[in-house]
Amino acid sequence: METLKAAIPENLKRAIEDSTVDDLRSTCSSLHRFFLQFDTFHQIITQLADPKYGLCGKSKEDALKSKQLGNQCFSNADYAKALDCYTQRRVRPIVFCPSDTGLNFMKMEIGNDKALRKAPLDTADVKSNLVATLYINRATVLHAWYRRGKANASLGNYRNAICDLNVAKSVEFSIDGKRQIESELKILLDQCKSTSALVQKQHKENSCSTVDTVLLRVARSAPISFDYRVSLKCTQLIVLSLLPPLEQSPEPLLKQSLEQSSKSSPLPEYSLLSKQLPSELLLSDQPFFESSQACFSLRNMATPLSNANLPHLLDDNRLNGRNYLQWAQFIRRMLKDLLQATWKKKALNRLAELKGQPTRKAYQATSDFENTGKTLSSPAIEEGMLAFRVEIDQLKSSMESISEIPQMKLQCVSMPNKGRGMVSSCVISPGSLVHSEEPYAMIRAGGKMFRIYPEKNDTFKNMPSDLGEYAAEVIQSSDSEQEIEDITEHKHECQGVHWPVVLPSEIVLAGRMLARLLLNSTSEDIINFVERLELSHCYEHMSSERKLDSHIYAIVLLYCLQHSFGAMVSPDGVSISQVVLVVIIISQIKVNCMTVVRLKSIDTHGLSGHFGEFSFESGAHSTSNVEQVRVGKAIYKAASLFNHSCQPNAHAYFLSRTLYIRTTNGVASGCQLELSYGPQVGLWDCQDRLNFLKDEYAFHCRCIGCSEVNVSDIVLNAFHCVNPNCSGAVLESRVLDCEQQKIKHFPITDGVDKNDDIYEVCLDVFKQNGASIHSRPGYCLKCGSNCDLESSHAAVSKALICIRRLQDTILSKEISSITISDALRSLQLLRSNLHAYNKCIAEAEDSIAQAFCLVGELQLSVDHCKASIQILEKLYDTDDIVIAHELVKLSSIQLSLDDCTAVESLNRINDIFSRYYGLHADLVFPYLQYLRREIEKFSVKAIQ
Ligand SMILES: C[S@@+](CC[C@H](N)C(=O)[O-])C[C@H]1O[C@@H](n2cnc3c(N)ncnc32)[C@H](O)[C@@H]1O
Repeated sequence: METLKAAIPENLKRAIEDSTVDDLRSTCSSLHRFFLQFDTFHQIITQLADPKYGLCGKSKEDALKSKQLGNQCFSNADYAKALDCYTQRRVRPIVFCPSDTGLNFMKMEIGNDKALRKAPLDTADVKSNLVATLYINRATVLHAWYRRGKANASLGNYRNAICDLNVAKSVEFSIDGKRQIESELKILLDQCKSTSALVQKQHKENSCSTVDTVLLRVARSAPISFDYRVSLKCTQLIVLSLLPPLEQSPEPLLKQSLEQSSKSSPLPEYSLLSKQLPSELLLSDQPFFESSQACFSLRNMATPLSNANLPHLLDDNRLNGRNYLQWAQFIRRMLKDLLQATWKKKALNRLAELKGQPTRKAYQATSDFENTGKTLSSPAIEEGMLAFRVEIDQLKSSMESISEIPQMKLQCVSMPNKGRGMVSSCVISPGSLVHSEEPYAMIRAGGKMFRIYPEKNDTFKNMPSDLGEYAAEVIQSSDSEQEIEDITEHKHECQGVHWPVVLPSEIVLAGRMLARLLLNSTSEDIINFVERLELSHCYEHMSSERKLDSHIYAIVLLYCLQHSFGAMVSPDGVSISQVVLVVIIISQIKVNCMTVVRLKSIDTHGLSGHFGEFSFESGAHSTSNVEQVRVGKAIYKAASLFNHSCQPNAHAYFLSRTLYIRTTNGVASGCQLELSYGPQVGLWDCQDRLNFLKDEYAFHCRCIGCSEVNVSDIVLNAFHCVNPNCSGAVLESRVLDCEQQKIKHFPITDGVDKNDDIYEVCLDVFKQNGASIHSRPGYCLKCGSNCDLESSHAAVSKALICIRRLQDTILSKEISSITISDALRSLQLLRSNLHAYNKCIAEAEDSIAQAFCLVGELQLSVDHCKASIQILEKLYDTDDIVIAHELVKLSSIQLSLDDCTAVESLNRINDIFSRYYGLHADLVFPYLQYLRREIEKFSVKAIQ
């Protein structure tokens, strides 16, 4: 595109850069005319629109070179480098920032061009299998570690296995791959902790062992997907289910299968069992074993129990009914066989679909379980079941919560200075779901280079169909099956030539929106389409550069679409009105596009990966617990009506692609409902927020946080008064100017409570009757003393270097007592130069807490963690999600210390999470369940 841009005559460029909406017809027309007679433009369109060409930079020679280099690294055992050479691109996860809904434009970080990225997917190549070979090579590298991990696990060398899987995880960067390894790790860590206890208990005959408890728990969770009730008289095994019926009931098939099985096997065990039902089995709070029929339920079964596996299931001498353990073993074995059958996968997939969950997740649950069953020794199977139960629990909670429908009626009204906005039409309590919506159009982060269809690819042709499908699915590193649904809308992107690699995401999104229009309608033209979208735009406020870009891309996009859709775009060729409207669509996307993010919580099981020094003997404690991963960008039509506030009262989050909006505070009837588009009071000071919103969304924020004085904006970057006992804030000119503007427009009233924090940090301002801040930069806002900001700056910079060094050692796992002592001295320096609520102090406290945690000084870690939270509570609302995340860290360390105040922390965490995520809290943040379990255990211990 740079070539196109560079060729545009200067005067036309300037006209475009200075244009308003009214000028668009003339500017678009001039640029269109220019491009039409410019050969390079036509070449670019052909390359973009024709899969034969490769604007994505595809080159067989380059791909082969990278592949050879990869092979070389592989033979030198430099697996990480080899992987890098084979791979296509890298999208780096974004470290958690408090507002998890950045509406900002996402810049996808693309790694160096490597073999897969360069490999062409033309017909000739499919034959020579370059792409497939590269994927296989890449897989081999990953598998070197992965396999070693599995082998170690099966030998019971859990520690080594955990290390191996962590290495595999660190070299794998597809989100799905990592997730799979993480779930393996999770199972392993659980196993490691409980295997010995399990094995011991398992051997105690005639008693209810842990294995049995596990089994019963599986059984109790079963009604979500399986309702198996076993009883004894019947010689039949019937599978039913609680799920909605399939088109065809499986029962006749089953009956038939059972009858056949009965002929070959009279099922003697069943008759025997019927007489000897152990009474312990009735202890379960649900009628686990019931009356007179052997009845295993699973209606979603696509394949009935086969003749082959039924006798196998029942050919079991243990079915003498004498004791509970034997019964449990029988059921376990049966469950294992049932669960490992093909229909299990299908059933789970179906179950997940029913709940709007990505199928892949269900698949993952199943395959994790299967892998566990296959690779690990027998106690692990029980653990696998436990893991399976956790998955099922999650699916259950997703089923409950997905069915949650927004109850509140919202109205769209016009706001002064903000255009339209959403207001409540009744009183709304905190944590209420007020809106949910599917995207109108979406682009995924990283996009997909291409799809590989097993039936068309030699490499997969010889595999069983399931395996081929699975392999194809894995190598596509698809995040969600829902992408497949969209694929028709993406056809114009020319399969192999993947637009997201070449074009900015908002342009690809605009293309998808238009493709959707063109696919769905024959009569509607782009003009009606834009009107119907009813999205606001920001053309007038866009930078000159963006105006020029939007012109170029609008024309390019329309010609590419014409290539795919022909006359559907316009029978007489691309028109000027269309170009104008596409420019408008691009500027609409700029203000209305949301970044879809997924919160990835780091639970205890992932700790070793994140804080290498984690040791399970010392308990599970973490000092960091969540990462925010950008999944893609999308347009949500109705949600586009929510305005931004830096002190929002609503929170947006995503489950898969579905957007949910929940109130975080109580909202009075008629009040505005506002989200944060990213910036938030407490996260940045006012000036930084205003700049960000101007740059990214082209508007001047007029929210309450940016219009009225608040303590956070004053202290966040403030210095300490020279008077050590004074709590006043000393501001630099940048912050002071901004705060003075606020006071000018919104004078602080006389009635400020003397206990207010604001009174404490800037008393002088109130003395001056609230007219304006008369103070100058470097003067205390409370007592008026002058502070030498230059020397304070120097001291702070020095201290921060030291804190950064500590952070580096935390990352490199080389923490020494010297680095910690240096950091503690620097903390003192920060405290004497910066205002007590300055955010740098909170961050330093947090790093020190993390360091102490990692070296096992847990009490000191708790102290510093608390100090950090105290400051953050001043900067954010005390019920802000940021505080909850900090409390998660604190509580896990408290737990390790057997400190009963962990319960208090957990209660606060629960409260905040339910405000932000309601019924979805456990789903978004599974670590909560772990914390609760730990606290339960801890309470039991305390009672004993
Ligand atoms: C996603 S739209 C929100 C709905 C929009 N008000 C409308 O009328 O369609 C974003 C646009 O709303 C306006 N807006 C949202 N929040 C604002 C705020 N805090 N201050 C000023 N304008 C705001 C800006 O014009 C921004 O570009």
